Amino acid sequence: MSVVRATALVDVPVATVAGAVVDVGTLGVRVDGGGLLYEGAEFSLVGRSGRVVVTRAGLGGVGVRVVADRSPEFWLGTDVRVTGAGVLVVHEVGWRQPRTVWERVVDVAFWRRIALRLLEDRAARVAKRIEELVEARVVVGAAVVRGDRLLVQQRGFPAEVAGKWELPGGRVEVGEDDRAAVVRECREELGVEVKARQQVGLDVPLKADLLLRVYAADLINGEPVAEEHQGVRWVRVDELADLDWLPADRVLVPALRELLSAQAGHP
Ligand SMILES: Nc1nc2c([nH]c(=O)n2[C@H]2C[C@H](O)[C@@H](COP(=O)(O)OP(=O)(O)OP(=O)(O)O)O2)c(=O)[nH]1
Repeated sequence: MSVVRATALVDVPVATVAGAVVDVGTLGVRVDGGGLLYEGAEFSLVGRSGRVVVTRAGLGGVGVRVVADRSPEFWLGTDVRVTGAGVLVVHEVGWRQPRTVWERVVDVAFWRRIALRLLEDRAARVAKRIEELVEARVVVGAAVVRGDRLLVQQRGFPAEVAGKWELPGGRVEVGEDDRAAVVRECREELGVEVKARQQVGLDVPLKADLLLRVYAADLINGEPVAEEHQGVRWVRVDELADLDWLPADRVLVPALRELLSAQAGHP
């Protein structure tokens, strides 16, 4: 395996850095149906036959495998690690080592240069996306768990997302604290009182200047009723992956799975 690497140290919350890293716009390879990178996603390449498989995507970074005709198998990865000096971002591009002498010549002349270009492009795009996301407005979501189930709600509008599932929540108002927004939105949308706890997973980019940030929340009082949505449901951990989520929420499935598993057995 040949590998090229670029690193950066940033003084930004790890959830925001990881959010920039899962944005497919920063991948550096052109893919069909661009969207966010989420674990298990598959994209096809633009203009050539091949595909991109997302092997991991979360707070620790992402990993993808690129399999295309007439090219060695590539993988791209970005590791995100919290250190005493800030958040360390390590971009890597690797590819299968050439076997024959001729392949080795092509490797140095061609694939190494492609890999370096991909790496530079990705590092620059991620750095720019981090800057944008630091300034972005926040939509909060509430991950309310009861027993072994997570509360989800179904959108009734607008038409293009009607029927999709999401977490209760909404935009944080100017001057409002994220957790206070979680409490207010649960009151308005579900008629219940909750207490917001720690963030779950990464900040998920929604638009250039908007991101989704989810907090675990304890139900303190009331029984959830869909005041503004089509319906609410309590889902088990094994139902999470198959739910017809809004695209952004799909990125959070592994983190929600972890939250549900950690809470299992706790009342
Ligand atoms: N509440 C919520 N919004 C989500 C989730 N996932 C996701 O992509 N979004 C998007 C949908 C919307 O574009 C935006 C939040 O819209 P919203 O309609 O809930 O927010 P809001 O109550 O504050 O209403 P508004 O400011 O848009 O009028 O975030 C999620 O899990 N929960």
